[in-house]
Amino acid sequence: MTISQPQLAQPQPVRLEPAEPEPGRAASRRARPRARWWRAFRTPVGATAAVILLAVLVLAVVAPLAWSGRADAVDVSHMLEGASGSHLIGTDNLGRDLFYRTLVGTRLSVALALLATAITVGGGLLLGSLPALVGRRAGRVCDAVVNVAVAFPPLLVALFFAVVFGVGVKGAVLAIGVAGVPAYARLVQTLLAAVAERDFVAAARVAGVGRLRVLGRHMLPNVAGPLVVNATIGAGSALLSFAGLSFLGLGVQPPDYDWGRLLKDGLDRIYENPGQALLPGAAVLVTGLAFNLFGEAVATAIGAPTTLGRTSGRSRRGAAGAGRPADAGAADDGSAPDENAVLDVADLRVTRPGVDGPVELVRGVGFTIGPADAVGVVGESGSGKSLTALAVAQLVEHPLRVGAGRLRFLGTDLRGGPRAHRTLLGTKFALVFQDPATSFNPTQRVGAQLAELARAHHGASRRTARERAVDRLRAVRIPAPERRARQLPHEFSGGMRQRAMIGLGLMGRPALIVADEPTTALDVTVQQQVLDLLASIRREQDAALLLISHDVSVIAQVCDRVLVMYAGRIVEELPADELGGGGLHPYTRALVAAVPDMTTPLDRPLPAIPGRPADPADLPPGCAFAPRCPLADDRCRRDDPALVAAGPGRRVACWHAGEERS
Ligand SMILES: Nc1ncnc2c1ncn2[C@@H]1O[C@H](COP(=O)(O)OP(=O)(O)OP(=O)(O)O)[C@@H](O)[C@H]1O
Repeated sequence: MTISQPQLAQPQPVRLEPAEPEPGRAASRRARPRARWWRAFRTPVGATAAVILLAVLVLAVVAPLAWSGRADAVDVSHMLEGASGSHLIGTDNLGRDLFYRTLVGTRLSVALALLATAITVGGGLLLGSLPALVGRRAGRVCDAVVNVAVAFPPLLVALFFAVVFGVGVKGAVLAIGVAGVPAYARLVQTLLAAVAERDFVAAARVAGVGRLRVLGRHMLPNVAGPLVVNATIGAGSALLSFAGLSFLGLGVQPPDYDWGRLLKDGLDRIYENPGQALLPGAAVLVTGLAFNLFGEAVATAIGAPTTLGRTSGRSRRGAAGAGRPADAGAADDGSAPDENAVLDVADLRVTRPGVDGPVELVRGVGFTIGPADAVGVVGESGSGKSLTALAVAQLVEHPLRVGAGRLRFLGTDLRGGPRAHRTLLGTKFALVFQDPATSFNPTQRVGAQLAELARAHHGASRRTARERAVDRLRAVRIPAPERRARQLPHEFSGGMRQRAMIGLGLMGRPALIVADEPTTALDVTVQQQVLDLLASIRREQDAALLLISHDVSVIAQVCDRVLVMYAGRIVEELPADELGGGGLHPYTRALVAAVPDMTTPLDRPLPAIPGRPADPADLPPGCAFAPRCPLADDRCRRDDPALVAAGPGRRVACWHAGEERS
């Protein structure tokens, strides 16, 4: 079936509406976290934990002030007495009241546990964050160190360090604090690795935000929930460990005392006076348990397990750490560089390691984009569209490797390291991702995220950056931009978030906007708004556009030129207005034929491309499309056709270009 351009199913233009979420809904979203806290601490477990912890903290503050006189008063006339009306759990060998000593011991017990937890959290954060800050190789060393350290049981490590640091309070705090570091560092690493795959982190990197800032502003706030929960639970464990060390005589030394020390003394006389051991023992147990339950309640309240959310399709490739620069290893295709091009790519290759050697996922892609050009990339899922864009944006990650014969952006060779091109990419290159829900940092206000770019690249003052952010939100037609700038991303609708993401790209003055399936996650009316917006930005700002989509009609509507990709290669390049004619390559025609239009009979299935897309690890000899191609013959199955010129603005890689099926 041959389809003319107007027949392609084009979404109908609609007015660009504010698309504000209903006020009630937004308000209820805002109220939700508070309601969650309330619900979590209204449960019997949450309420009990909160009450016990509060009581313990009050006791830790008040008891030494109120009762240390009675706790430390020596009374030789009442030594080693059992429980009585004047001494509730008896006295010790100097006649001191053990009940008051247990109350006063609360402060040291809790304070030391919290101090040790602080050391664990600080050390764990430092060690766990290192891989995100240092290069890949050094990051691996950090990973290995943590992996080895985490294999040792913490209590054993604590005992070891208690001896190393010396017997006493200082040694015990350091021992317990340090012993917890590996496990906490492992948690930090795992959580950061998950969040590093989110689009907003990749977006911050493309924007040129430094590693430390990405870590501090975009990654850590998004894993803070589980980390806080773990630290709270860790405080309970530290309390128990402390009691253990003091009990063994390695912790608090006389004349100081904590619950562990009192337990040790009490145990010597457990048969004569059980209360002397039971009260400090119960204090340790109940407080440790309260810390743990409190942690659980906090987890429920902040929804910690779900804070990482889902990752977008793009995230499969991983975007942790800085992107991998392209090697200059690939061969230049011999064509002369285009000095005026915004983007000039030749022989771009992306490979992944495979059992039988590297597997090529992008195979020698080459194209140029001139100023204000709009180029579309179409192809089935897995054809290499996104990897091509990510390779250009320097966002392809280990273990994938990028090679390019030429990779020039605005005349600058991008091969050799993203750091050198940070500012160029941050100001002249905008990347719009598929899923607006993952494109923004959920913990920061939208305006602040936009303003960050102006501060990072233009050294703008806080105020100027904020004004520019509001101005850019206005430019992408977000209503009430001043108010919206102060909101969090979840308070935006999907379409608004996508427009705000485009606004983020406009904080600089982009020469190229790369939009990877920018409308796939949106409903059809909002889709049209976003496409209109991209088109108008292109017109008004003279920005070039590289639009990736599997939707041929979207590409035909917005772009001037189309690159058709199959199995990691460009198989055809043609003007967008000739796409309706079906193109010269059988694959292009099959893609176009699969697009429904108003005349498509509803009672018959849509024409589909037979077979499955080629597996990059198992490409057939000859043309990769041959097994699915109605025109394929022996030559196609033997020799892979090169991409050659086929008229003005056209290239095609097919032995039977333009032939009809006989
Ligand atoms: N990180 C990765 N590791 C290994 N293989 C990958 C990785 N990312 C992509 N691939 C593979 O590379 C090929 C091209 O993927 P790419 O995502 O570029 O395709 P696409 O055309 O953009 O598909 P889609 O429209 O589904 O996003 C696919 O076979 C894919 O499975």
